[in-house]
Amino acid sequence: SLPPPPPLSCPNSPGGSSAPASPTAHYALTLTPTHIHVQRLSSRPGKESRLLLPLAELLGCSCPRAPAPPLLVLYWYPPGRRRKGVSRRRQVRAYLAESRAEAEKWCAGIQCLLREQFFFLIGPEFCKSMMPRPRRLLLLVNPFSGRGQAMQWCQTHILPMIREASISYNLIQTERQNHARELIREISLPEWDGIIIISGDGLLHEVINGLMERPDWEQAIKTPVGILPCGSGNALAGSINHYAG
Ligand SMILES: Nc1ncnc2c1ncn2[C@@H]1O[C@H](COP(=O)(O)OP(=O)(O)OP(=O)(O)O)[C@@H](O)[C@H]1O
Repeated sequence: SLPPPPPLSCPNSPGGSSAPASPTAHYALTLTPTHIHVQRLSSRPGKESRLLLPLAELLGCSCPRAPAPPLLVLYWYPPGRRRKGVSRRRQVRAYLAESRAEAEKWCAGIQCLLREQFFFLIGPEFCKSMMPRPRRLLLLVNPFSGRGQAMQWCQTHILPMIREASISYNLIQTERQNHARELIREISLPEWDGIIIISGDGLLHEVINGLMERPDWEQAIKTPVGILPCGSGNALAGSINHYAG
């Protein structure tokens, strides 16, 4: 874990639906490769409480810029139960650090963990140059897919999550049939960590064809491709989801 940090306090929980924490409580955070341990400190023995946050449920974290107080804000999506399958609901919790530098250090440590860069946990000093570059996604949106709501869902659901995950992105709206196919044939793929299709099966089909038509298709087809279903049928996305459990 990190060298013992000064305790953080948890003044409030902006947004989301997490239970508000006591404004005066102090917390100690410990990072491990799989979890964040949050321990509420108390001068009275037996009154300490622990929260174990699996990294698999953590979307990201941020430090709001000045003049906001030096907060470490965590965004996570614990699974909840519903009649069929699992649903996740956004939770937000903010911890007040002693200084902005302290909050930024925590934020950097958690972001390294989320990208499986464990070296951060070994050294005592944090250096910004050690931070891995943010992940980059190419988002392809067909504004006419399904009932024509793909862009609206993007703005209300998808982009806020991508920003909270500190992922940088380029969003392209397809303008015609075969636009995505031609684009994918030409782009420099090493610039992207993945391609996300926000549309129906048709656009995914175009992207796969575009990848296979490249001279470097053997490498190109290994590019991670995801689909956020916004089409009318979404049969392929439904099948993937079904088989992924
Ligand atoms: N701006 C656009 N105008 C017209 N057609 C487009 C545009 N952008 C993409 N397309 C084409 O629309 C076709 C259908 O889109 P897509 O499959 O994504 O949606 P859908 O038909 O609503 O969904 P599903 O295939 O799941 O039923 C694609 O093959 C794509 O070539």
